[in-house]
Amino acid sequence: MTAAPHHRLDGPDGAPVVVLGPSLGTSMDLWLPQMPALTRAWRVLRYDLPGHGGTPAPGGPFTVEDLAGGVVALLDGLGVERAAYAGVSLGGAVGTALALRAPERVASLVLCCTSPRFGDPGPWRERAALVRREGVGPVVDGAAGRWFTPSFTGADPYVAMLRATDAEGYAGCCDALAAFDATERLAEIRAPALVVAGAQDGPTPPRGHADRLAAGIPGARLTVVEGAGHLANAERPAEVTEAITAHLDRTWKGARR
Ligand SMILES: O=C(O)CC1=CCC(=O)O1
Repeated sequence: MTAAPHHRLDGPDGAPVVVLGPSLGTSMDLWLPQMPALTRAWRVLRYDLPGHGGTPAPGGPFTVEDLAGGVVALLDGLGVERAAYAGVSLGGAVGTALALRAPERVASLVLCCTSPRFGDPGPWRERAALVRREGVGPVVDGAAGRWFTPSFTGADPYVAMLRATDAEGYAGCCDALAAFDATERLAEIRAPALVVAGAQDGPTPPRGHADRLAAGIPGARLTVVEGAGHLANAERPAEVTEAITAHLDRTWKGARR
């Protein structure tokens, strides 16, 4: 699947482009907390995963590498030669795959609450089967607990994104996560990389996930955000926005407006 996904461009015409990838069960609006800061200096290109937000449900199985191909198709269609890429969780895995597949297109990389391998494939396959059988209802229950720390009170808009997600799109993304394993290829990544982890992230805890990315990608920096669960950019927007903009300032045309 290399068709370009549903997308949206914001920010100044002609500014360096930053692509933002969302997580399983969320739309491009996952990134709303970062938009005011990012659109001051960058042209921000957000996209939706298959069956999420405005991207149609998939016509068949697909891999994380296929999703990276969709981002390449998007860049080609918009005439964007090179861009920075930031992604959360599955969106981060797409960034990893993109940096491996098309290194010349990736000027800078931010990998948030993600992993080179999302654990054993079995539970992802089971989750895909459950959602194909019963719809997204069973995974909506408990989503706030998977995504945020117990004290976070702003989960509702994010859970609403999951409730609106197409079951086959969600299941296909689970299958893609099951098959994804970039562990042995991290040393090939050439883009300057920042790895951002939520200290209380349950699905991808810093230990065993972010630390592996940071250790495996040459020159990568690691920032662990306290008081943040899996969707750290939503739960701790100020800290994550600052980490991302500082990295982009260093690596992708500098000047913050
Ligand atoms: O299980 C979840 O909802 C958390 C998650 C794992 C990969 C991803 O994109 O989100």
